[in-house]
Amino acid sequence: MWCRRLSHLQSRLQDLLRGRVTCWAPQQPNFKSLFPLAIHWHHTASTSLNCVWQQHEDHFELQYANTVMRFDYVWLRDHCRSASCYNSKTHQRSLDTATVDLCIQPKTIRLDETTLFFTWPDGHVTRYDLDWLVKNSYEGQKQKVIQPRILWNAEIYQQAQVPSVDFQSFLETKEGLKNFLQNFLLYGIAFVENVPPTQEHTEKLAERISLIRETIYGRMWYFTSDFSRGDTAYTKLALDRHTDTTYFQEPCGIQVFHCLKHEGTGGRTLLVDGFYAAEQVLQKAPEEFELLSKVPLKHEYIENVGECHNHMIGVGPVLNIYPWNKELYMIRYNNYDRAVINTVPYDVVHRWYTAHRTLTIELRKPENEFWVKLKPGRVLFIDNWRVLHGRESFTGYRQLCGCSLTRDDVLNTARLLGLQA
Ligand SMILES: C[N+](C)(C)CCCC[C@H](N)C(=O)O
Ligand SMILES: O=C(O)CCC(=O)C(=O)O
Ligand SMILES: [Fe+2]
Repeated sequence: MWCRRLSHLQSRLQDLLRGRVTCWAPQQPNFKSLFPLAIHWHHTASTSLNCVWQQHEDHFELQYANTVMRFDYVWLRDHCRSASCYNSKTHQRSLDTATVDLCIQPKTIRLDETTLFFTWPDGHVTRYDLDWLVKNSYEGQKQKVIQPRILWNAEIYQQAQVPSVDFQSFLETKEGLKNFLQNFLLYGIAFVENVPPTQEHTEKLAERISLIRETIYGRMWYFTSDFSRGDTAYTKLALDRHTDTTYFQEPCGIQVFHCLKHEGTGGRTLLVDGFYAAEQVLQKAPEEFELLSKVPLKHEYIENVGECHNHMIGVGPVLNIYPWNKELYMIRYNNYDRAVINTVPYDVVHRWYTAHRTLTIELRKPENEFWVKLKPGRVLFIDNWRVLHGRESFTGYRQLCGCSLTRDDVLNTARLLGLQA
């Protein structure tokens, strides 16, 4: 893409390199001291507002609310909230962004009280409230988390005394549902008590907060150690901590477990906050944390048992973080289902194993393990993008039911109740 502004910048750059600097508009703050005369800051009349702005050649710079923000001009034109550009009823853009000149610059910029007015070359006027810009700027978002969480080890979780929600209030009251979701969002696990121990009631519970995600295991699962499927979950063996369905491109968001019956010993459930462990890795070995967030891996499920024939492959790093604020949003950890590593060169492979070991050591620390015996009537919801689960081996007859929930719809319900998610 070639445009006038680029060629203009290029010749300016050549001037600069030749030492012919006349009125080069400062692009970076550290240029200020070099070329003080070229700077023209606009101050607001009222000093109490404390807003300063500057129209640069290729961007708009704003200092407001203790934040230095830079806005691209195409961005400023694209986000215009005028009636012809934006439908405020549907919250959808009407403007065809492809019609905006990529070299667009405002003809004039003016501040009135707390509103900025940009007049574009065709006469169209875009207005922005200063607070809206702070809230929606990259610089503003960078300092924010998408979802507040309380990271825990066994002691932190137990001391928090997170209350379980009663079946009745969960189903019938907004407060019950909201309390439940708030705890679930903060801790990544939550319990509902006094649920009638049937598959139907478990299903009703799940449907209160989300859509059930049908998978290769069905809509509602109902399983015992009968080897009916080609996975160790369907045995009496112990299962080390893991997240489920790592072999899906999008692992299931929430796993619901309800133990309907157990006549025997053992079979306790293990829960570990994967984000707490990852945070320890970040503190102790940031470069290992980064590697775990960058190296893509495959997980795989190959099943040929009876009528069940499946071959699933999911690709992604162990730690998934938002690039702009480095916030962790998903951990994919299942050593049973991890596939052959063939997507990384050998030296990176070795560094990856080292990083994976560091994380595993954290995940396996006894103080990070929260053990609970699932009982009929007590339903457990697990954030499968954050909290790992496992189980102790068991004897006797044990019957579990549950389902997976779509994450988008749990978060949707939470947001509609006014929770930050
Ligand atoms: C819960 N349910 C029994 C239906 C599924 C079990 C899936 C187990 C599998 N190894 C995984 O981690 O995804
Ligand atoms: O049997 C259990 O408690 C859980 C087994 C398991 O990990 C699963 O079904 O995903
Ligand atoms: Fe599992």
